[in-house]
Amino acid sequence: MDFTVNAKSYPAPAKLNLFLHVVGRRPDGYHLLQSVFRFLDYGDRLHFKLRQDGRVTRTTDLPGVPQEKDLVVRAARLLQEATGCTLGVDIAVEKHLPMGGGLGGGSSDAATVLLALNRLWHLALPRVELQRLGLQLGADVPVFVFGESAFAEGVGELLQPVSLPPAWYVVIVPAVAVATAEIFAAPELTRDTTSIKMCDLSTAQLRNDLQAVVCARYPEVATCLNWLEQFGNARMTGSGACVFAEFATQHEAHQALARKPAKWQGFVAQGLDRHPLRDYAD
Ligand SMILES: C[C@@](CO)(OP(=O)(O)O)[C@H](O)COP(=O)(O)OP(=O)(O)OC[C@H]1O[C@@H](n2ccc(N)nc2=O)[C@H](O)[C@@H]1O
Ligand SMILES: Nc1ncnc2c1ncn2[C@@H]1O[C@H](COP(=O)(O)OP(=O)(O)O)[C@@H](O)[C@H]1O
Repeated sequence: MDFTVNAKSYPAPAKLNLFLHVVGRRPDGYHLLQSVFRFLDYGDRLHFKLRQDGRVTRTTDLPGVPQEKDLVVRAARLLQEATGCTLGVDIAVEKHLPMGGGLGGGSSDAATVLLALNRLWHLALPRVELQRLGLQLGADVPVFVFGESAFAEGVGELLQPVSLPPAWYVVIVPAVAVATAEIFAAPELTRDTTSIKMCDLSTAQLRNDLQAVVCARYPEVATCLNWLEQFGNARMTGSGACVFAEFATQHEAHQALARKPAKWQGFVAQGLDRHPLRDYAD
């Protein structure tokens, strides 16, 4: 996949939640989480054409997502409101990431808009300000703006960088889309996992607390996980539906993917340490 950055076209990488614990709930109903986020060298690609008339448009179709609701359009408008910027933009989204896959595609698209337009519109907003704006668009947006592998707390806005060993991942994309809100609203979801400290990451028992709920409601996800488990520890990312397993080498990952049943979609990707647009804000 082309992951270069150039003047008009910018990558929006996928994320994995290497684990995801639900440790509580805020008074407004949002869940308090602990997670480690890692970016992948696989994702969407966004193309920008600046406009002088202040209009923000999406020039590509995204089935089920009207332009006004698209996170790329909302991110650009939010940036205009926050800065008074009078420039506009046409945004074309080359979509590769599945929607409702737990790979954070919509959030990553939004973060790429914030980071790219911060430069293209010459706004020079500091990173923390872009993270704050991002949180208004979705709980997953701040980590993409943060731009490094991170231990996340709160609803995903309290971020500390983590150092992770090199790794390749096989990601299987079950043929179902899981709505994040449905899984967080499930009565059977456990919401009381004991909080861990960042220094305990290497010894703690890690899992995805949303996984059991999703597997019970979407058996296809459980089937994919069972198949991946033959290669070691397999886990779901975010609220699903995608599942992944980690490999020490690219070769091993490709060998595993080659054995995938033909009816399933899947890909191999390398874990990144930094977001490709990490340097677009200070
Ligand atoms: C679960 C995670 C893990 O990274 O990823 P995804 O599976 O979406 O990729 C995220 O926390 C998802 O973040 P994001 O996808 O931005 O969620 P949002 O749009 O903010 O929230 C969708 C809905 O899920 C519920 N929600 C979301 C996040 C959270 N910490 N607690 C919640 O209860 C809320 O009902 C909210 O209205
Ligand atoms: N640019 C976008 N790309 C994907 N989804 C978007 C976008 N804008 C808004 N959405 C909405 O966000 C929802 C979550 O999509 P996405 O972030 O890709 O998955 P997930 O949160 O499971 O990782 C979609 O179902 C869609 O309704």
